[in-house]
Amino acid sequence: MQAIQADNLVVRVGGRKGRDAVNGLSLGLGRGVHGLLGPNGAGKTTLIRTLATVQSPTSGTLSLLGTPAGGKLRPVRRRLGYLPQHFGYYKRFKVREFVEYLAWLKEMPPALIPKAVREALERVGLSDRAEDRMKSLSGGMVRRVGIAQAIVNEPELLLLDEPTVGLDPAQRLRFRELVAELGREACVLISTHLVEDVAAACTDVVLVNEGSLVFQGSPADLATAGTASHVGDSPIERGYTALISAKSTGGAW
Ligand SMILES: Nc1ncnc2c1ncn2[C@@H]1O[C@H](COP(=O)(O)OP(=O)(O)OP(=O)(O)O)[C@@H](O)[C@H]1O
Repeated sequence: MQAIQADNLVVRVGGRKGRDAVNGLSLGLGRGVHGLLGPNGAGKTTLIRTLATVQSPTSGTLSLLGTPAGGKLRPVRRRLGYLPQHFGYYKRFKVREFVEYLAWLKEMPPALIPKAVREALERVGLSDRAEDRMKSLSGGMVRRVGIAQAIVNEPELLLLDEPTVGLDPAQRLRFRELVAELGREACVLISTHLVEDVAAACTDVVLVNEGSLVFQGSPADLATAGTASHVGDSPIERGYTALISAKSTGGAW
């Protein structure tokens, strides 16, 4: 069973006058660390929100951990971890309280929560800040708390939207190790603009543009798509540029 199976998925956003941010996308993903790449507006956030069951598909079929997106989603949500691009919190929450609260929302058995929260904070290197208030943290630390809440229930499907924004170089390296560990057991999908993160941390690349799948394969395969004439600082960036420019209808930006 694939953790994610989408067939001809369409997701319309912005109401009647909106647009199909995901537009006929077919994708199957299993265990491993999958990097989701694509230019601004490609539909990455909309796709991740849909996979996180926050946004409903408009048409097509989607199955998450074996459950159709139109079916009972509560049991699926218990097995999901999701770090949104932007997440809200009460500034007066302590770090521990915030992660506990999210664990409770995910309907974890109460007796398991304290230990799970301690372990999640340990994994993101924030054990020593557990009793500090959220408002006292730096932007990168808030992001790490966001990662902690996403992994607190040991999800089988972990969806991370721009998780490395604001992380310093040492923390980015630690993050890569962490997702490699998580990807041995779970399906991890990471949206990012940092091609180097994908090259270093992902077993598989999913490239979307204009709401549909452009490429799926290994970072090495993506690298072979580029040539010296394509823009980029590394083979994988040149591969990315080659595949995006082949489809792009946008301007120079
Ligand atoms: N609520 C909304 N109302 C109208 N249009 C929207 C809405 N949300 C997204 N869109 C549009 O849908 C398209 C896809 O947006 P989305 O945020 O999914 O892209 P993205 O790949 O995550 O972009 P970025 O890399 O800039 O974060 C964009 O054209 C965006 O303007």
